[in-house]
Amino acid sequence: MSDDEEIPVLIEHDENYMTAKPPSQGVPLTIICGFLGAGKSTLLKRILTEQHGFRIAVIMNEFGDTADIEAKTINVASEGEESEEFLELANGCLCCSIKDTGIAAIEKLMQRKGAFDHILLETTGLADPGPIASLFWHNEEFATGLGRDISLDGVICVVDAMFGPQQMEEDHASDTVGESLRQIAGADIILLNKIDLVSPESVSATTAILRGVNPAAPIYHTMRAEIAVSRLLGVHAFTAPPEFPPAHEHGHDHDHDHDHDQHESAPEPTHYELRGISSLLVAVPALSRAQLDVLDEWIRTVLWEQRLPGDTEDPHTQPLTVLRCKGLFVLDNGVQYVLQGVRNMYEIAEAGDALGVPDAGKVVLIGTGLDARVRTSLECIWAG
Ligand SMILES: Nc1nc2c(ncn2[C@@H]2O[C@H](COP(=O)(O)OP(=O)(O)OP(=O)(O)O)[C@@H](O)[C@H]2O)c(=O)[nH]1
Repeated sequence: MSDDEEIPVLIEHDENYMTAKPPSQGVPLTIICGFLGAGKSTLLKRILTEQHGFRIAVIMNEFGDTADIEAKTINVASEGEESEEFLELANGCLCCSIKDTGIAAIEKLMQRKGAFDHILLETTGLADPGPIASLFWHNEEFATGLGRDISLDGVICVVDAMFGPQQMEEDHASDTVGESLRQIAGADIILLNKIDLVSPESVSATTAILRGVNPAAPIYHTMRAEIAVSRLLGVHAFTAPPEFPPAHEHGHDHDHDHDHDQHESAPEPTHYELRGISSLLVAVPALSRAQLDVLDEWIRTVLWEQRLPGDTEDPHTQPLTVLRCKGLFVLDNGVQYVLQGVRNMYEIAEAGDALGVPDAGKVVLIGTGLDARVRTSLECIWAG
């Protein structure tokens, strides 16, 4: 698959831009986070038992009741006195139990490279996926040893359709940004699960809140985490251009149970005001190379210094913090760049020419303090 085994080198292009990297190297890793009791284990069980043809290594905090699902076909291969244990399942999945963040377990797993095509990492219910995502995200400056063997494919967040709204409400009410909102903010794919327990109106209302927090992630409505594995894995969320999907999607391939789609409006550039966390989606016109340079510097200042360029001190709004950003920029010569950012790490990489040319670029920032001043400051880059 990979052209060669060398550690990928990001080639500097002009001052700040990197040329397109080789397609993802290493084993792709997907992080699963989610609200307590939302259905993470249910999703994993499904993946561990279905015949999907993928050899997936699943790393979970504990096997718990998941281990008995295919007991007849499991070989326990205990790996030393550490917390790791491996189970090999009939459908090709490899299951690994961990008790901590599992870096050691993942390193051990990597020694079995070739035994699997994809790694799924389940986080505990209260974990913020951001730091874990940063750890695995390919980035020249931050790549750890593991970062060279593993490429981050995406972050899935499972939200409880029944209790999720309440959890988010409680998060809004607290002074700091709570974990449930951080999980939504950091997600590339959201499963709104347990929709059988609530009314269609409630599903729509919760979808709207999720969309407000994270306009860039597809939201699938699921029952018992029923969704095609291909929708979750191999999404290349950290290298592919973001799509800014419409507001309502289904987990089922055949959505014959036609919910009433509430496509209120396609995501116009909008600012969603939530107390805890907000997102800012801005349309970006075709840019000159010089404007892209300025935009790069703008993003760097916001992500690294938590302030707008030109601001010496933060005015009395909420602190400016960006947890996740994505964007697609089109230059006036047609060349496209993809922006990806997790917390203070970001990269603007030239997109391969496989893309169709979109009408215009877009950028979405997810975090706190993203008020109208932020939009204005951003739009000044191409206004003048
Ligand atoms: N009615 C209904 N129940 C569900 C659905 N999905 C999962 N459940 C049930 O909800 C409970 C919690 O699901 P889990 O998959 O264990 O949730 P989890 O996110 O792994 O939970 P924690 O690891 O404790 O955070 C279980 O009893 C599941 O059987 C669903 O779509 N509808």
